[in-house]
Amino acid sequence: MYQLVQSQQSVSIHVIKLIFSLYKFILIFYFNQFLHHLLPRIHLSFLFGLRKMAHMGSSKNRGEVRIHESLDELSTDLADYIAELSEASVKERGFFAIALSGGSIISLMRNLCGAPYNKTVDWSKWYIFWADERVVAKNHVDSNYKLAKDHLLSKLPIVPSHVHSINDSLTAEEAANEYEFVIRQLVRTRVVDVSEVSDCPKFDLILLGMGPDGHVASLFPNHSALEEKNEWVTFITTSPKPPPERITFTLPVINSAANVVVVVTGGGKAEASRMAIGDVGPECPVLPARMIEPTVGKLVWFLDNQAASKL
Ligand SMILES: O=C1O[C@H](COP(=O)(O)O)[C@@H](O)[C@H](O)[C@H]1O
Repeated sequence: MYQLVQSQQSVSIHVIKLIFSLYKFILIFYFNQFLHHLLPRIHLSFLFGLRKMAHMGSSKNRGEVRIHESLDELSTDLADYIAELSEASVKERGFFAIALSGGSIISLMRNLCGAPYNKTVDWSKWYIFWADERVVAKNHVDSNYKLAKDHLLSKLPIVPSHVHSINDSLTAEEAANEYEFVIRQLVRTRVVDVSEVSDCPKFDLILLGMGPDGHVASLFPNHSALEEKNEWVTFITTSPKPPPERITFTLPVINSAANVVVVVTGGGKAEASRMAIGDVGPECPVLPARMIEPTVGKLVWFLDNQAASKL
């Protein structure tokens, strides 16, 4: 009898042990599943959250960051965005004063030349300026005017007298002074709006590219032109990127715009994009692109995947 009770007890202990180890096994199994599937997802959503924060702009008003899968996607979004700004500005002020840059940005604006924008945009209200220009003849291969004319302006019904390019027969200094004078006349007639917080012009949109060294317009790292506070347009004769002679909008003018768009593409600009937009430490050199902080206007970065790869 005792033996029987003993053996019954040991059987039930064995059953309990078995159930317990089964339970342990199930727990381990699910924990394993958690590690393999759920945890990475939580991790990813955490990263995604961070990335989204970059999309929405974070701490130091680095603006909105739009990251695109391809150049085609970027061009489509860029054309849409410019068309929206043009519509809003024409509705509000009756004009759209837009400053272009040179370089890759022009070919990325190509979609504006086709449907639906060729029909829907009120081109007669567009006034064209340049955020920077190389001091070369208008038909020179380095001319930002020529680039825009060949690939954009010649394909759009823009009124010729609304296109304000620099006088290419002057020295860099004279060209900068004359260009500023032209802008002053147009501010007086409010074709170009005026900033409510500075005495600067308030362009409806300034479009900028960024070089791999973080330069924007013709504002290069460690160049004295970055310090210019009084002039609207300044000149340089020692550009590290050829050609050496250029005119450029100053930082106060860029930061007074109603809208600033910076378009950056390619892996060669990934590090500069990180330093211009990302959260960087005080040891990081301050790039001209990081000095773009519109006082009241809106800043939007248009990046492709490669340029955004280090954000
Ligand atoms: O020299 C210049 O370079 C920048 C950047 O050009 P990208 O071809 O690298 O996009 C351009 O934005 C600026 O207008 C131009 O003069």
